Amino acid sequence: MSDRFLLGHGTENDFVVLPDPDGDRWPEDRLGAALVQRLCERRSGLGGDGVLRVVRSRHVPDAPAVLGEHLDACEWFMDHRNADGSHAEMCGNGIRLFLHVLVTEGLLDRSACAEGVLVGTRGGPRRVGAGPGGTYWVDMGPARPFGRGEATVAGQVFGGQAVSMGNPHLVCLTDADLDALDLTRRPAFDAALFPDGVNVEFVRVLAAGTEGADAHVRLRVHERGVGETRSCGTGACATAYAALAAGSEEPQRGTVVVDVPGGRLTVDVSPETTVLRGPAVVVATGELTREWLGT
Ligand SMILES: N[C@@H](CCC[C@H](N)C(=O)O)C(=O)O
Repeated sequence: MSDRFLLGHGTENDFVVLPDPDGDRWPEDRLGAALVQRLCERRSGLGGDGVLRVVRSRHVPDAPAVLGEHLDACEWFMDHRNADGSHAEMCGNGIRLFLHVLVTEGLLDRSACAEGVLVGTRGGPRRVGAGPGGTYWVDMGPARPFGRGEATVAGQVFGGQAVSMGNPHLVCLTDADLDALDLTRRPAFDAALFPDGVNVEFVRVLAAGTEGADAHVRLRVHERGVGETRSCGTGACATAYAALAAGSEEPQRGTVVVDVPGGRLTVDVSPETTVLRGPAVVVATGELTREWLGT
């Protein structure tokens, strides 16, 4: 049996995708942190910000605990790993690519995508569907603020809003020149507020948004378990919430256009939920060699 892979991305947040519908190709004891790191290595591996294992929920040992009563409704599970091998609760770019792969691999009928399908994640179930022109949407649930924090980059301190999208974010709105930030190293942050680490967003608000026009922001992100990436879907959602919250005492509601280095995402925010929209692309498919795997 072959060890097939796909390479794909959502706004240049790129992933190695491993089809494993029946959970027998890449069980946890085979796809350990060391192999994930090797796969994501850009020179000696395939290269990626993370790995997505495409597996049925019933083959994932964690699934009953994280999906609870929704287990039976989620046929598929996005088993996400960061490039360092750690698990993340949620990945907004990855889950759009995940649905795209289910369709292109013939594991899901395209007609099921119009109204969306529930996909299991370690952050719980998420509804994902297909939109126009190669785009996908995902209902991420409500943004949950949990305090204020600080990030420090090369001695420069940025105040930010802590927001959970299932995974933790610190959104720092700033007038500083985003291009001048050195994100080659992890920003320092308050470990008491973020005991499991944090994804840090640096955001410039380009337009605050009015009754008739969407808000517009620009974002750079340093991701937990990866480093700087070209895009972060959950980060875009946390950013959209924080950008709207900064301008108002009212419950947050509105659409925010989020420009990331790898493209453009759109986020609809309401008190009830957050909907992320953006592209997903499969770049290549292939097969891992025995020589590289060492098996
Ligand atoms: N790039 C992802 C987020 C991936 C997980 C993140 N690094 C974490 O550890 O929480 C996205 O598009 O949301």
